[in-house]
Amino acid sequence: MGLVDQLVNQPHYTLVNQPRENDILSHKELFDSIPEEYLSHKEKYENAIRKTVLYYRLMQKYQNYKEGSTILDETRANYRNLVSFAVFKDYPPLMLHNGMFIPAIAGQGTPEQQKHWLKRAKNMEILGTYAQTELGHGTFIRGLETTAEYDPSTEEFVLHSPTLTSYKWWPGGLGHTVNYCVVMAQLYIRGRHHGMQPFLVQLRDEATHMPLPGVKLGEIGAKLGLSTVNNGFLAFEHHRIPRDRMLMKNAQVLKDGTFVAGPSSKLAYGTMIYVRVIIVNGMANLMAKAATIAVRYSAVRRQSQIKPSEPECQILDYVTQQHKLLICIATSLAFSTCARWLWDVYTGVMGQMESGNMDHLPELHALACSLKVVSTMDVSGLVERCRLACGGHGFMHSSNLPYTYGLATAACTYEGENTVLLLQTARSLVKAWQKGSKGKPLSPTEAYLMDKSPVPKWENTLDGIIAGFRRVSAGKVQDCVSKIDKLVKMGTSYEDAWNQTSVRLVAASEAHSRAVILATFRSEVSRAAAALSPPLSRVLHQLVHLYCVYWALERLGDLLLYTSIAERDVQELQQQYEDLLQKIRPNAVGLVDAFDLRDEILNSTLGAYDGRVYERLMEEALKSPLNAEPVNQSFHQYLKPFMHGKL
Ligand SMILES: CCCCC/C=C\C/C=C\C/C=C\C=C\C(=O)SCCNC(=O)CCNC(=O)[C@H](O)C(C)(C)COP(=O)(O)OP(=O)(O)OC[C@H]1O[C@@H](n2cnc3c(N)ncnc32)[C@H](O)[C@@H]1OP(=O)(O)O
Ligand SMILES: Cc1cc2nc3c(=O)[nH]c(=O)nc-3n(C[C@H](O)[C@H](O)[C@H](O)COP(=O)(O)OP(=O)(O)OC[C@H]3O[C@@H](n4cnc5c(N)ncnc54)[C@H](O)[C@@H]3O)c2cc1C
Repeated sequence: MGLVDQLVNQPHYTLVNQPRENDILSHKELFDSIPEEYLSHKEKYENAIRKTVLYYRLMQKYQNYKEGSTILDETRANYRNLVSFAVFKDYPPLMLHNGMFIPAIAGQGTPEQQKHWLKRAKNMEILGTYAQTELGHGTFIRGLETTAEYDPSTEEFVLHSPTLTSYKWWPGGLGHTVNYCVVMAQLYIRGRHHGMQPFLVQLRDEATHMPLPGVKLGEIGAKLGLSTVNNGFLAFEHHRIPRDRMLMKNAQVLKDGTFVAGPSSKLAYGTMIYVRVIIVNGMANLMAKAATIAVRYSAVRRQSQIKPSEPECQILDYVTQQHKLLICIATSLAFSTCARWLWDVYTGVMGQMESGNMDHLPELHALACSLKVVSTMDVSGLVERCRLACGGHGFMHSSNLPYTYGLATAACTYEGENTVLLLQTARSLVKAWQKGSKGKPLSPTEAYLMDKSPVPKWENTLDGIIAGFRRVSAGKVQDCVSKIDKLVKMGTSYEDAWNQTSVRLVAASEAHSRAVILATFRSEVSRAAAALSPPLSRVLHQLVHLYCVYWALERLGDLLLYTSIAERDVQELQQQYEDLLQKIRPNAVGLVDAFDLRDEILNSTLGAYDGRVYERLMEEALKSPLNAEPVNQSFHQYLKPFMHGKL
């Protein structure tokens, strides 16, 4: 199936754009009569719960959960991600229920535990979240303080939060919504530490929703975005749970307290890999949404003249506007392409691990880290660029660009803070370099590091640019290894040498990620294009070309350092880029229309399909409660006395 065909026909579209009679989005009760911006913090949450219940009831009615279809497949279809944008401008309070609670049970539970708990969770009989981060620790998982002490006399675990910093802090839905959660805690048996393990813990009474004895719960307060996710805190006071609540797919604790280690202690971190993989596709959706809004608005908005003798032009005719926005279209396609590729890598490695083969887990971890970072970093920046490209109207909540920015930028932090994850990938690259230098084979995505051939003459082609990015990455990795080796030879500890080289390591890791993304985007489009019509194939290749040239120009410094690119090559690249902007401009609106995001999903005064921007902006303005009366009471209460010198 061709790439754009995939875009238009992927499963979520069949759900979202299904015939009217069972079209979730045709249920207008899902939408707000009063824009949620005018609700209080508490009302926003309560309204979100109202819509959540409606939304899930419709999802259960319309979506065909094939018995045995895993949540991974359903989530991959992405419809929840897109349709939820229609109902919630921010994520719903149950984002973590589907996004991590269910995947954690699926990935960490025994078959019996999955059979019991997945059924209840997918039927929404219980609602859960994933509680790992604490007030004092998010990145450094080994430093988490919540303990789970096994008591063989009662065959129970005693969960305890020994300090304020050990309070679980951030989990979505934890404040007032969920009644269960997967808690990551340090396991102790007879005083011996057995690492971080996952525990399925009931937090609230299923009938009264009251917190159970020994469980302290609340929400963490107002945030930059995700205002309806109900992120909360959780503390345990020597809270006891049965032995069978430890999710024991990987490691087990027997009745007598014997600890049976799993094949790798890192398997407990598996849910994070899964979510990082999912996030890449989520970013592609956010980028498609913002690009659709900004490109359509740029086709409607007329401002100033290119020639004094002509009428005001569409702002999309300004080449600077094309420079701002056309890369956004290409970026969405690049990340949706890479997301599918990464998902196939993920499912392949998971399959191998089921049969005990762990060999490819480190490469998957490195890929998941680097693609999660680059997709969230790029999309956050480009969504903000879309907002700025819409001028004042982009600053309105009704444009839905500020909310979209909030959703994107949050992902730079959650599921592994971006710097930290790039350092994880750097760790893998340095190890690969050291391995390759001893003549050992490297993983497919890192094999290029050992290309010791002389730097070839630069070519302003896709092959040339992709090869150039690989040279940059390999050169940066080599420089890092040399610097670390030099510092160690001078008596610096490896850890200090690593830290002193970490700025370069992060850059090397990003360069590697870009090399992987360019190569994957290019090869996946070439493969898909064969099944597409020539015009469609041509425009997709133009987008791949634009994407590669854009990033070559963005990373000129690195290319000048590590390749043979010369001044005249750069001049030619710049011209290629401007020619591509001109070629793609006529298809810009058609390309964002091909994302096929309905008005309800865009939720935007600027991006609606009919282009009635000004009428929609005015309609939304009049919904402000302040416009209900010509004179607000504060005039009589404060302004009038003040202006008459009486206050
Ligand atoms: C727009 C998006 C829409 C889609 C959204 C979809 C769903 C929504 C769901 C979630 C989003 C909302 C909420 C967010 C939830 C969360 O944030 S959950 C909490 C997430 N927290 C983290 O990610 C913590 C980050 N920190 C870490 O992962 C580790 O602490 C770190 C890897 C940074 C360091 O760990 P440390 O123990 O210090 O390990 P080392 O650096 O020493 O490495 C040890 C070895 O282990 C390997 N390894 C590390 N992590 C993993 C892993 N996850 N899987 C496999 N292997 C791993 C590492 O490579 C080392 O191996 P070697 O020793 O080199 O061989
Ligand atoms: C919107 C949102 C939703 C979230 N939802 C959940 C959830 O549902 N469940 C959950 O468990 N968690 C959740 N989190 C928490 C999230 O996982 C953590 O915020 C994240 O892992 C970062 O940890 P931290 O906040 O402690 O930041 P820190 O780790 O304290 O990072 C602060 C700074 O220190 C730097 N730093 C830290 N360690 C290193 C290092 N080794 N090397 C170099 N620099 C370093 C970082 O780069 C960063 O600049 C959520 C967070 C957000 C923002």
